Amino acid sequence: MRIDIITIFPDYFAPLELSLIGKARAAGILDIRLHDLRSWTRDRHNTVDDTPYGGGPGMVMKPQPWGEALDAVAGGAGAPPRLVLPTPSGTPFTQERAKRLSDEPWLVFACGRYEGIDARVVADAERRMPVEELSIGDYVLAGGESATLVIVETVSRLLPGVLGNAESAVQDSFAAGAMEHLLEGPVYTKPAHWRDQEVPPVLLSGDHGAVDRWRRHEALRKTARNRPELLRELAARRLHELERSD
Ligand SMILES: Nc1nc2cc(Br)ccc2s1
Repeated sequence: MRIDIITIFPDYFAPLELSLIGKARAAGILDIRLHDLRSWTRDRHNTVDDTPYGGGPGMVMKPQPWGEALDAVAGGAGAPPRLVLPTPSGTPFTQERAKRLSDEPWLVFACGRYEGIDARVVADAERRMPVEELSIGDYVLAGGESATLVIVETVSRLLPGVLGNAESAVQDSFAAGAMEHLLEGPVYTKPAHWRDQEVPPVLLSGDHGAVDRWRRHEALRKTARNRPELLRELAARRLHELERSD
């Protein structure tokens, strides 16, 4: 997979040189390229923003640098990339959406700042490539860079060869089919006794059936406590399946 990131803070993405993603880049599984938006500015101050039409607080990112940056990065011959624009007003980014994005050969991320990017940039981009505006949560960051890091990490770890066997993505809470979207329960490792706390004996029993039942129970408890709406969704799915099988 090729990933291009357009930003006014390329250094923000130094973490993508580390750990699993750094190794995947070195192995050629991931081709991540960073682009400084200011490379496409035309004034001596490298201006990327201006005051909003219609008034109001803050600044808006100018269309000209973005238009030329997307022309240069995404405008080549051949199949266009999918443009991903992190924004608080986007559609929710979920594990299912991450799985779909991991099937794409080429993603371009546009990292907005200030009050956002002039809307004509997306409208212009949609004429030549698919565009996805994604939200990673109902809170407002200072820019799209953190959100891009989250999305790139979530998508990259799903690519074949990025995770070792030990960290298989299959058992993630939100991976389709694994424990039906329940939250992960508690995990333990050596030593069995630590600061007057014991590892739950069932985990040392060697009884895999009992361990599976215990883990499911703990996952249900955690989900009921932290995300009760997921249990309601699970119950509704089960009811739908039962009604279909009648
Ligand atoms: N949750 C999010 N907040 C922001 C803020 C800006 Br500015 C750009 C993108 C995003 S995504």
